[in-house]
This record gives sequence, structure tokens and C-alpha cells, in this order.
Amino acid sequence: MSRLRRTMLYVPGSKPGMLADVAIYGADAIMFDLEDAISLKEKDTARMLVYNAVKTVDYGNTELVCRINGLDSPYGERDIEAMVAAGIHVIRLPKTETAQDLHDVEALIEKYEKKYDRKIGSVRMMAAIESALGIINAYEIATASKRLIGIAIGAEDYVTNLKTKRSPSGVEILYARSQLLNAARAAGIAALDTVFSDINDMEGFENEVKLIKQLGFDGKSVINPKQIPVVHAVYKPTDAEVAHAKAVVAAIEEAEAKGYGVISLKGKMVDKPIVERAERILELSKLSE
Ligand SMILES: CC(=O)SCCNC(=O)CCNC(=O)[C@H](O)C(C)(C)COP(=O)(O)OP(=O)(O)OC[C@H]1O[C@@H](n2cnc3c(N)ncnc32)[C@H](O)[C@@H]1OP(=O)(O)O
Ligand SMILES: O=C([O-])CC(=O)C(=O)O
Ligand SMILES: [Mg+2]
Repeated sequence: MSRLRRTMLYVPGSKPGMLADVAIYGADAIMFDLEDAISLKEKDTARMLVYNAVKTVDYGNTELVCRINGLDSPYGERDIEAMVAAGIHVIRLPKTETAQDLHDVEALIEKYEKKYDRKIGSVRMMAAIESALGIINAYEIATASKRLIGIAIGAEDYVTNLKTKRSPSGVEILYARSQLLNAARAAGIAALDTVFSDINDMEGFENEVKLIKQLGFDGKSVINPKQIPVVHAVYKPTDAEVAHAKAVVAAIEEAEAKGYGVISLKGKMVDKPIVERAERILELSKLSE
């Protein structure tokens, strides 16, 4: 874990005010949207606005992601060219169904990295999986390119494809979430959860964040600034968790000094996977300070 990806805030590329102010909300990543939040009439304007924002606004150390249009539209390649030229960190492909979808995007990224004198391989990629076919191909997608930092589920499109709708428990997307998470972990990349669309249902939102944290997700996409502190609070290790993690690390150091691989701490076994989890808690705690 080199950087936190608890929150990725969607910002419609067509909103200059939001593009200028978005850094103040403290999301781990900002995701400029050129796809479904943008009407066909605004596609070219939004691309230009995001290009200018990435070039001129000071977003500090925040990771900058752009959700482009698919290559099956007239906008996809133009989006890639503008974003590579602007210096975006990550290009997110929506509605990814196969590894080939990513190979096609990667070839264009490379073409424009050459054209704009950017280091080959410097623009990273993410894939959003939003269909039944994409979920079936999740591992192939997750291993399609060295540029991939993570895969994400897009549940609004996914449930539409399944011919159902989202429910508070999320039972209809549990299979997809689990499959995607497993594929991301097998590939060694991040797993990002989907948006929660009702910005007034903060209790439902918090319940969903707790669920996806328990499943193992690194974080989720959010659509409104008020969702950010909720995610960060749920993901922040508690004082008790940090104290326990420190005790685990101290116990195993003591065990190793004595030549043991396993030791008991307050009656509970401590061995390698438990130490690994404790180290992750300490890293998460340090990064979220
Ligand atoms: C299924 C999908 O594809 S989802 C992904 C695409 N969707 C999006 O990108 C939508 C992103 N979100 C939004 O556009 C908005 O939050 C909406 C339309 C949902 C709600 O808008 P509002 O009712 O204006 O939100 P709200 O009143 O909470 O806004 C409070 C402040 O936060 C700002 N804000 C709200 N959402 C965002 C955002 N996503 N990014 C940056 N700033 C934002 C507003 O501009 C406002 O700022 P101000 O106080 O300086 O005027
Ligand atoms: O990325 C997301 O979660 C939003 C999205 O496109 C979807 O849910 O279809
Ligand atoms: Mg979608």
C-alpha cells in the first residue's frame, strides 16, 4: 500500500466551479468525469475544461483520475489524447468487458505519450467493470496491463445489466463485489467499490462503507463531498486496533528473538498472517494521520 485510495470523488467535467474548488474536500483521489455525468452536447466542452483544470489548478498531492468515454464512442480517443497531454495520473476506462478493451486503450495512451513527450508507461490505468461479462472476465481484466492500479465495480450499470436494482443490503451485487475483490487481490492491485447514489441517506451510506471495508475493498467512489469524511472515519483504525497491532508486532519480535514462529498474546495465537494484518493496520493508521 503506497498511497491511500479510500475515496475517489467524481466531479462532472462540465462544472468549472467544482473543478476549481474540488481539492478542498480532501478526497484521496479526484475523478474527473467525461462519461455518464456529461450530456452528448457537453462532451467537447467538458474535455476542454478538464484539460485546462489539470494543467492549471493546484491539486496538491491528490491523485488525478479521468473517467473517459469508451472507444466505441466518437469521444474516447480524443479524451485519451487530451488527458495524456494535460498530464493526468490515471485514465479510468468505464464498462470494461475484456482484456482487449484495455489493450486498445493502452495502445492509444502510448501513442499520445510519445506525441507529448511523456515517459512511456507513466500514465496509469483503472478499469471499471459494470456488466455480467466484465465480472466473468475480472481476473483477465485485472492482469491485462502493468499500468493498472486497480479495478472498480460500477454497480448502477451492473444491476441494470442484471435486470434488477440496488437494495440497501446490496445482496444483488455481493457476488460481483466478491469476484472483483478476489480478482484484484490475485492480481495484486487495488479494489474499489461503487457509488452510493442517495446523498441524503447518510445512515445507508455508512452501512455500505462498513460492508465494503469488511469485504476487503481499499475504498470507494463517492459523488458528494459530504460522503468523504464518513469513508475516512470508517477506514481509520481505532486507537484500540492500533494498540493491539503494536502489541502483536512487539510479541512476534520477542518470539523471533527466542527462535519461535508463533506465540500467544492474551491467549490468542499470533503468527505470520496475524502479524501481516497488524502491520497493515499500522501502515493505514500512519497514512491516515
Ligand atoms: C452512475 C454514475 O456514473 S455516478 C458518476 C457520475 N456522477 C457525478 O459525477 C455526480 C457528482 N455529484 C454531483 O454532481 C453533485 O454532488 C450532485 C448533483 C449529486 C448534488 O449536487 P448539489 O445538490 O449541488 O450538492 P450539494 O448541495 O451537497 O453541494 C455542496 C457543495 O459541494 C459542491 N459539490 C457537490 N458535489 C461535488 C462534486 N462531486 N465535486 C466537487 N464539488 C461538489 C457543490 O458545488 C457545493 O459547493 P458550494 O457550497 O461551493 O456551492
Ligand atoms: O463508478 C461508479 O460506481 C458509477 C457508475 O458508473 C455505475 O455505478 O455504473
Ligand atoms: Mg456506470
